[in-house]
Parts: sequence; C-alpha cells; structure tokens
Amino acid sequence: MEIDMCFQCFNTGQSAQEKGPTHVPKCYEVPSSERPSLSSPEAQIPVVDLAGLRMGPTHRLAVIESIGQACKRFGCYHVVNHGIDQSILDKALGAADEFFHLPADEKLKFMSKDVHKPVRYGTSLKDGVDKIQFWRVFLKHYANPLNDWVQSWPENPPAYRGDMGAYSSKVQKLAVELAGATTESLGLGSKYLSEKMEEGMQVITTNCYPPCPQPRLTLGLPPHSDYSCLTILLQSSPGLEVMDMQDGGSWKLVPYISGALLVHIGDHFEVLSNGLYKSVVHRAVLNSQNTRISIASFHSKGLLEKMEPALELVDANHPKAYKGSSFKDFLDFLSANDVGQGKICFLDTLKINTGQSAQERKLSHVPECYEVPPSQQPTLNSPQAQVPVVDLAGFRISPIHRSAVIQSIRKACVHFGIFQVVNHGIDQTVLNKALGAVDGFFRLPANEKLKIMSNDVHKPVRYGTSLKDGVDKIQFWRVFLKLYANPLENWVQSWPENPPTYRENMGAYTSKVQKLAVDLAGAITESLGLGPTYLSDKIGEGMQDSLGLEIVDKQDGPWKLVPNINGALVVHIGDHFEVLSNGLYKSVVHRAIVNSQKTRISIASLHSLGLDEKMEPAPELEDADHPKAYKESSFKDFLDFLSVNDIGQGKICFLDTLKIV
Ligand SMILES: O=C(O)CCC(=O)C(=O)O
Ligand SMILES: [Fe+2]
Repeated sequence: MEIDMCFQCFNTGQSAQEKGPTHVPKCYEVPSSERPSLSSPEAQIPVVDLAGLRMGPTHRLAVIESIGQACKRFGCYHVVNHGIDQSILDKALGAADEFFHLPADEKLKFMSKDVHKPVRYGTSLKDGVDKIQFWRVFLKHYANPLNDWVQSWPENPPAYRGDMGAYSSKVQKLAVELAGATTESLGLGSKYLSEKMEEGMQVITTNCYPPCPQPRLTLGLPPHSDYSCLTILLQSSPGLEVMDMQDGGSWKLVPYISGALLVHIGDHFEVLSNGLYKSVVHRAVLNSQNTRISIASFHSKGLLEKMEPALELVDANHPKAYKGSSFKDFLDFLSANDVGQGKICFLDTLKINTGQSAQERKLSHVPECYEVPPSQQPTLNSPQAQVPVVDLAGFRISPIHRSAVIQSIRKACVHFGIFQVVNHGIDQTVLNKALGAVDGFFRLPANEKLKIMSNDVHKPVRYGTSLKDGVDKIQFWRVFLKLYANPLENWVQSWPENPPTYRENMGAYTSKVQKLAVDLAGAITESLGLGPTYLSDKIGEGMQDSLGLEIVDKQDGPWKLVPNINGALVVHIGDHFEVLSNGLYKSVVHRAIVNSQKTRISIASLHSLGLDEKMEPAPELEDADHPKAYKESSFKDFLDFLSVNDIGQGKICFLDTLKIV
C-alpha cells in the first residue's frame, strides 16, 4: 500500500536523503492547485537594522516605525545587527544537521505523534495520521527556561545541547526585545508583554527538508501561520515562501540573507493587535539538489496563558475581533485536526464578528471587504421580473383544474425556474409570526446570538454573517440563522430559546411549509411526466433548512427584481430539480440586493432529499437526444463543497461541477 511506502521513506527515522527515493509517493502529492511553481518572485521583505534600537530615542523610534510598517505590510521582516554571532548561528545549524544524520534508532527515541510532548521527533506534521504527508523531518523541543529543558534534549550529537542551547538562549533574549518593539509600535509601550514573554514558551523546531526528486509535486510544509507571538527563523538556504496579501495572495520567495534572521508575526500578535497586524502565511518548498535546514524559534506567553486583543485597541469602530486562546488550546486543536489540507486553521476558529456584522455596527461607509467587483455591482433600478403567479386553489378543485395548474408550473419551470404561489394554504398570521420571530432573534444582544455562531457549514443550527465570515475573501451584507427543520420534533429543541416565541412561531411555519414543499414537489415531478409521488417519500423525510434570505433576481441578461406580492410565497427551482429533470428545468440564479433605509428579512426553506441521498437525472428523462447531463450528488456533498470553497467570488459553483460535458 502507498501509505506503507510513505512510512518507509521517513517514518522509520530514516530520512529521505539516506533512502534516496526516485519519485514522490502518492501520499506526498498535494492537490494540483496547491503545488509550488518553484519560480516565485522574491518577496520585498524589509531588512530592519537593530543597531538603531539600542542607540538614541530618535534612532529607536525610526526602527519601531519600520517594524510597525513591516508588520502591517508583510507580517514579517529580516533583522540584521541582531547581536547573535555568526559562529553561534553556524553551530546551531551544524548541530541540527548532525542530529538528522544520526542513525535511525538514535532519532526514534524521540519519535512521537503526540503534539503535546515537549521533545518530539517526527516527519511531516502528524505522520501516518494526516491525509497528505509533507517532505520534512523535524525535531521540536521546549527551550525556555533553558535549564528546565536542556536535560531532555538529545545527548547526541555530543555538541547538540551546548550549541543549540547557546543559540536558544540568545534568540530568546532577542524575541523579548522584538516583542517589546512590536508592542511599542502598536502604541502599547515596550513593556506590555515583556514579563510574560521572558517567562513564556519558547519552542525550537529544527526542520530538515531532504532533496526531493519531484519538488513540484509536494511541499516541505503546507501553508500556515505560526501559533506564536513571534517566530524567529534561521535558514541554511532559500526555500521559504510567504503569501503576499497585497498582491492577490501570490507566493513570494523569501531571499536568503547570510547572517540575517527572519521574524514572523504569529497568530498571537494578530490577536493582540486586534487584527491590525496579520500573521504571515508561509510554506516551505523543496528542491532536488540540497538538504535545507531551518531552525524556527516560536515565542509566546505561558502554555496556559490566554492571549486576547489589547483593550487599548478595541473600540466602537474596532470591536473585539478574536477570542482569547492559549498555546495549549492550539496544541489541542492541532492534535484533533488535520491542518495539512488547508481547509481548517486555528486562527479562523478564533475570529469573532461579535454578532457585529458591519451592518449592525451602523457604519457610514461600506468597508472594503464588502465591496464586490464593479462588474457585479447592482444597478438598484432593475426592471421587475415577470414571475408567473400560480394559484394553488385549483390544485384541490378538480382534475381538470389540477392539470391546468401543473401545466402552468411546467411553463414557469422551463422558462423562469421560479414562480410565486398564492392560495398556498398557509395563513397570513403564520407568515407574519414567523417573520416576527426572525426579526426578534436578530435584535437579540450579540452574546445571545454568538452562542450559536459558527463557520462550520455542517452545523444543523448556525448563526453567522455573510457566507463564511472571516474566511471568504468578499463578505456579504447579511446576518443569518440556519436551522434544520424536518422532522420538526427532531430539531426544534436545538433551536434558539430566545426570543421565547421563536420555536413555536417558527415551528408552526416550517411544518406548514414542509407540507407545501411536498405538494409542490409532487406537482413538479408530475409536470415532468414522472407522476406526483415520484419523490414524495424522500422529500417528506428529507432535509429542510431555513435561513433569513434575499431578493431574487432572474438572470436572463440583466438582473430583474422579483416583485413582492403580499401573502405569496416564492418557489425556486433548485439545483436538485435541474438535475432530476436532466436540464429541462433550470435552477434559478439569484442574488440579494440591499437598500439604505430598511432592514429586510426573508425566510428561505430549502427542501431536498435526505442528507446522504443522491439526486440524479430521472432515467425516464434520458434518451439519445438527451443523454445524462449531470452527475449524482447529495446535500452532504454540497456542504462539503461549500466548506472548502469560497463561492462568494462567483468563480465557482457546485452545479457546474456536476455537469457532464
Ligand atoms: O522551514 C522554513 O523555512 C519554515 C519553517 C516553518 O514555517 C515552521 O517551522 O513553522
Ligand atoms: Fe511556520
């Protein structure tokens, strides 16, 4: 098996330079979109001369200023004149190199997959556990205070403790000094963190990246930001790339400057600065010729000490944007999650929107992150869409009336993908109470709503803003609450308890609308010639999920505004009916626009088959002229897609991935 082969490459403590594999085993291959070009341009990373830090106040101020600029622009910078002798740097790299050359059994003594171990040798991130493996070998150990930890470090090579210890204690001092300069640049003064940093965690990670026969296929380390206040990195040769957020998130190679050290802003400083400084996202790339060694020294507060945004940096315009967390919290997260796939990162789990979407903060302008590209900006004077209105009363009158209704539904589905229904059998008071319950919920204090805030799209009850707030590149101007709703008795207990009438009023609406959906699904399958009961069991037992929604525009050429008919409900043909009908019916493309005057509330009830049940084109609707045009998929497949893709940019849509060309 491939996996076993991977184990043989690295896992036995035998590094790849000893093994010399001629190709990259499958389990090391990263998806093609994440592969390195190996021709990234050089990053223009500032070089800060620390000599000025110890001169006069004017010199010091200039250095602080340039550190602040670098933290805002790149999240990293080089330092020279840092006060650590070249011979100390060389000896530390030498000690690391010698360690990795030791016989396997010597290194295996330290091998562990337990990320909580203070001394740990390993390969990849969590080798044998994570799905994708990375092309590195590492040794990690705690280092501050040195006397507490050095006895647990490797005894071999014999110079290891002395040489690595000398470097560690120098770099620990430097980190405290730089943390002071960084807090000073934030206006918090140079002593803001010093005590905590002096007594805090220092984790030395020595990384060894053996030559790789196919360096374009894999990575030494996947994209990540460091969980530290700051990280100080010493490298033997180039191979580190940083993501340039001001250049569209493109990868740039960190130049190798002999004798310089690279300083990374870690997640803790992003949190402390309340997002003013961003931790730098970086990855390690490989080459086919040389072993590369790097020594990263991670500095943070104590293991259990939480880092929170500085109160001084929180105000009405900058509400607290991160939860507090400790290094231990991070380790727990790391041990429970596979971060190598780039789908989940600890910092994202800390981001809070304080229930404070921009709209709720009553800003006078739209923050940049909400701006959509000009080509997608709405005109706000779209003509009204001619959305057919179907009178469902006919449905229950006689077979002739029924078949007339079915015919008009068919027409609406073929031409519009959307229609409104009247006489749908749901009382106006039920509708009004449901809208009122939703309005009441959104008016609750932030902390009440935050209890159910989540970016995990798989959660059956979820409050949020935009689509995936803090994750997607572009944010959208909405707040939402999503709930699973069918069967009601299974889910209602998990719904918000506040406002007190929420469950009752929303529950009354959702059970009515669920019945209506089953009726309509029957009418639609009948209109496709599949009979009224084709889906009814599955829809009856299927998913229902509801959220606060949107004005609907039909995209045939220009956008059109869907007229609001009092008491009517809007029915959308969704992707699943497009698939079932083998493309005869098209799911309606729509978007919500906003206005400057009034809050708008909508409740969308989405109905589909069971979470894992696949929808595919009805065989009855396939023939030589109409070959099967879609792959099958379930609601769960969609959620998985949603959680890993940023669909808000309009570049990617789930339905497209199902189309068979
Ligand atoms: O090897 C490098 O240059 C980067 C190492 C790194 O990012 C890490 O250890 O967190
Ligand atoms: Fe890193």
